[in-house]
Amino acid sequence: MKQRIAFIGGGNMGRSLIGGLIAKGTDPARIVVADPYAPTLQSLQADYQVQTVSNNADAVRNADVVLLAVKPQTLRDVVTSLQEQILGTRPLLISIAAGILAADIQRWAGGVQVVRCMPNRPALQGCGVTALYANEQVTEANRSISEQILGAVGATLWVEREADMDTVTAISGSGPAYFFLLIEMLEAAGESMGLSAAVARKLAIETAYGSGFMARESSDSPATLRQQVTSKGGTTEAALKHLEASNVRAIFSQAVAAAAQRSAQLAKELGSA
Ligand SMILES: NC(=O)C1=CN([C@@H]2O[C@H](COP(=O)(O)OP(=O)(O)OC[C@H]3O[C@@H](n4cnc5c(N)ncnc54)[C@H](OP(=O)(O)O)[C@@H]3O)[C@@H](O)[C@H]2O)C=CC1
Ligand SMILES: O=C(O)[C@@H]1CCC=N1
Repeated sequence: MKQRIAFIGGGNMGRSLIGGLIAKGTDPARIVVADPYAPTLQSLQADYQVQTVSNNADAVRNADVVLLAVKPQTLRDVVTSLQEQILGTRPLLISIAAGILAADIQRWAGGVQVVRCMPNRPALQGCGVTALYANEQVTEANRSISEQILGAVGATLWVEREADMDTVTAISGSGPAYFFLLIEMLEAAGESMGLSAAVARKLAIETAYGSGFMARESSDSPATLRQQVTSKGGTTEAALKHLEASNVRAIFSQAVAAAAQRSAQLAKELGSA
């Protein structure tokens, strides 16, 4: 990748993308990070040898791509304050902020091209997934650059309707937290039944890893894979009967809908939607 990328915000997700890009061979000299918190910058510099600056405009100055990795609540102020700089060099803007519409970011920036996307934290290990959205003003070249950057840290796909980004955010953006919760709950259950915390955690994590890996590699559907674990009259059936009777599918579906609604609400609260 030959583009120079400026990250605005070096928090959880900025770090995940930077770490993933460096691990996949991006030259650290091509990455500059701006963040107001000096210890964040120091640790990014120590871990990944990227350039760091405390001033956003300094990061944008020589960048081909500006990757906006601040909270949705901060995005408007950040982009507006960079407008002059952005209009000077017209970099491609890539936003990972939940909820905020591409058109709002484009307007705050003074009209440059904006690709909106939703990556997730496993990007740090190179096994993220990112959905991208671009309106018709974004050139093929800029679509391709965005896909290359996010594609370096996991799978990518494009969505045609921006409204789908709310659902994407609820499924894969927030999704790692659901799986971590499941790991936590399995660990707690094992511990409450007498396993040591270390053993319970190892069993839960390796099971999550193996199941995800198997679901990814197998040509069978997740439902078929589940059925293959579930012996008639056996242990898994006992557990699944309990979960189904507790309405776990409806609960999960409502939880994901709540995340999608929050994404749409962020657009209304913080933008023009
Ligand atoms: N966390 C996740 O799994 C995912 C997050 N996202 C999106 O990524 C974005 C960032 O989220 P996340 O990394 O979790 O949040 P964090 O709070 O961890 O990171 C945001 C970073 O931006 C810094 N910051 C605050 N104000 C400014 C500013 N004016 N200029 C530059 N940097 C600033 C923050 O510093 P300080 O802490 O000192 O305020 C912080 O280091 C959000 O928009 C979120 O919706 C998308 C996909 C997944
Ligand atoms: O919770 C959030 O709002 C962000 C977006 C997706 C994951 N984390």
